[in-house]
Amino acid sequence: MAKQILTLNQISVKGLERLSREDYEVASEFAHPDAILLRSHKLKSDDIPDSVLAIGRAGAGTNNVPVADCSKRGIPVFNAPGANANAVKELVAVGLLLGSRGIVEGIDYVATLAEMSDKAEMNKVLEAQKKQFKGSELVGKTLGVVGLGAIGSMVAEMALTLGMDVVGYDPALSVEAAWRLSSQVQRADTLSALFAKSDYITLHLPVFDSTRGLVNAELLAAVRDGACLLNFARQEIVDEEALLDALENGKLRKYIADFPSPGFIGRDDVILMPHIGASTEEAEDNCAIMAADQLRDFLENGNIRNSVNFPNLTLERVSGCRLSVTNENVPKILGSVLSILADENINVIDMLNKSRDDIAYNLIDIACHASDEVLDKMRELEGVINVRLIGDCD
Ligand SMILES: NC(=O)c1ccc[n+]([C@@H]2O[C@H](COP(=O)([O-])OP(=O)(O)OC[C@H]3O[C@@H](n4cnc5c(N)ncnc54)[C@H](O)[C@@H]3O)[C@@H](O)[C@H]2O)c1
Ligand SMILES: O=C(O)[C@H](O)COP(=O)(O)O
Repeated sequence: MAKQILTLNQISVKGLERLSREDYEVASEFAHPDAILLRSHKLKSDDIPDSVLAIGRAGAGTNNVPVADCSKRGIPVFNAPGANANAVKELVAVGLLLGSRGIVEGIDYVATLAEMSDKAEMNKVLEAQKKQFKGSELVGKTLGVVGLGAIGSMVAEMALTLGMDVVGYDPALSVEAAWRLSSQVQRADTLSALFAKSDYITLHLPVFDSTRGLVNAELLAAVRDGACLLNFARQEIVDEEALLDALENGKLRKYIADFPSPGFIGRDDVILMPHIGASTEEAEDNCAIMAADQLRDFLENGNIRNSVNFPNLTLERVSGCRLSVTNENVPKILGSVLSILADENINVIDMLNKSRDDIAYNLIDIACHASDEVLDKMRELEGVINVRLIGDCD
């Protein structure tokens, strides 16, 4: 029977094409879908039917998905790390230029001359007024990058090529990300040191409980006078009241962000975009392809790549018969699962077990079919969250 994928946002056709029509039905309404594919749709736990085996986020941030509840329910949540990083990097380059030159103000001013019909007169007025829109160059200025993952590392590289000095802060930098980083990026030991050193500060970290409101009054007090803050990460990372104060008292010269919110629209010192960081054809395709491929590999093989709550685990198929078992990360459960198989004379050909936080996940390739009764015995074990028979064993 075809598997059903519920889409809660418009997903690029290139991604959906990875889910073959013979094996998958894709639609925006299903009562009992096998998986959910979404972008920024705010998903509530109660809206995830019990039939859902996995959730694919065609993008980077998963703060719109109730990840902790999904973990409890044994549902892996996948994202598409790096797939939209270049799109965001390019928009940050625009943001830096908008922050350094009178581009928006100049364009707005020119629009006020729409009624003028005399070209010579227009030139005269423009030449007289252009001094209002003078900016400064980025070369030689310091950019502080907060979060040096997929996007932050690309932004750092881009800023170096523009002739900026780059200072970075990332207390959880992965080894892989560190390898990607140019040795010219200076390391800030604290966030306030980065804020104090930078003419421009750009945020590229996820929103977690620990990062919500991270840019607060204390940090903004440390900012270099006249600095410009760019936020292409998430609105929740910045304390809005403290930000308004910093703009009002002139500590911050400009706030450029991808997340409009009431109270900021219409201010001369704020430039807002409608969350378009990842809105390029290329990024939408890349994200959808990555998310769809990962969902498919999970549904068809139980493999896990780029999950934000499950361990990454891929096992080459050596038999048609595969079991996936998700359990609480406590001792003895795997032993009990294997005992059930042994009692039934079911030989294990290959297996892999990994854990992450409170979750343990196992793929077990077996030599012959395991009946519903055998699977139910496993499901009844204390600490087992779910058991799935994957593939045709007969
Ligand atoms: N505007 C958009 O359309 C758009 C597009 C893509 C991503 N984003 C946002 O950008 C975020 C980053 O995306 P990414 O692809 O670079 O993710 P990533 O996971 O590759 O990188 C995030 C980095 O932030 C670091 N980090 C975590 N906590 C930190 C802290 N307290 N201080 C400093 N660094 C910290 C991590 O160690 C990691 O290196 C996403 O989570 C998402 O919210 C926005
Ligand atoms: O986290 C992300 O990937 C971005 O915020 C993009 O969101 P979107 O897919 O809704 O454009």
